[in-house]
Amino acid sequence: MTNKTINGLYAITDPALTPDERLLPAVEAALFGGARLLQYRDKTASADQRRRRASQLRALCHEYDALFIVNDDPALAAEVGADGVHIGQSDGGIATARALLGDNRIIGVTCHGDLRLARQAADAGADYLAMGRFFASRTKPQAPPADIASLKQACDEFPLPVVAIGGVNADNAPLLIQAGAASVAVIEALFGHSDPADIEAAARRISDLF
Ligand SMILES: Cc1ncc(COP(=O)(O)OP(=O)(O)O)c(N)n1
Ligand SMILES: Cc1nc(C(=O)O)sc1CCOP(=O)(O)O
Ligand SMILES: [Mg+2]
Repeated sequence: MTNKTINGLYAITDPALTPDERLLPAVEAALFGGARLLQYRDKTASADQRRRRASQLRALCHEYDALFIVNDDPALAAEVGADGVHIGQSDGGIATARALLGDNRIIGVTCHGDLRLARQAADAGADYLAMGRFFASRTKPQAPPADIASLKQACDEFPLPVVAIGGVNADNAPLLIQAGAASVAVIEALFGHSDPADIEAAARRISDLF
């Protein structure tokens, strides 16, 4: 059974920053630096490539006792035995994901900065709420902005872990953690580095904030 504890650094892969040949060493460096969750997020690879990479990443995460989450695709998450899935507002509902994954897997849901979406997700059985984007993001510049007041309110109102995302780095993460975020999700501040030693150092700086 999956231990659903959502806490600490949540690393997310990116096909441009973590291309195939760098994916496993980059992710291993983030895990070695303390990442507690890893999300495979890739909207460009073929179905076969996604299946193969997801299986490899699941095995690697479990070597480090970290949770492995698949973005967007509950069927792939179920197929490779991931610990869970992350879904956005246009990725199919929580009920569909739950039917595929069962009660012991994690379902995380994007709620932007909108407490109404957070309430809906909590009522529908989400395991964590993701809020953002809190800072400028080169990875997803068009993500709707969210403010720290809405993060604080969500952390106070819902008995669920809240993950903060969007332009997060070691310098601004303390603001989110002080507001109550259980976890911060990070792409560029980790995987924007090409040297695994730099990825590990960046992961450790953020992990040590928790
Ligand atoms: C932890 C986390 N939070 C938010 C997102 C964004 O999900 P979504 O809105 O579905 O956008 P895409 O990532 O699919 O572009 C996420 N993936 N992870
Ligand atoms: C995938 C994603 N979703 C966001 C949201 O606000 O929902 S922001 C974002 C990109 C996060 O990457 P970086 O750490 O490089 O800014
Ligand atoms: Mg999505």
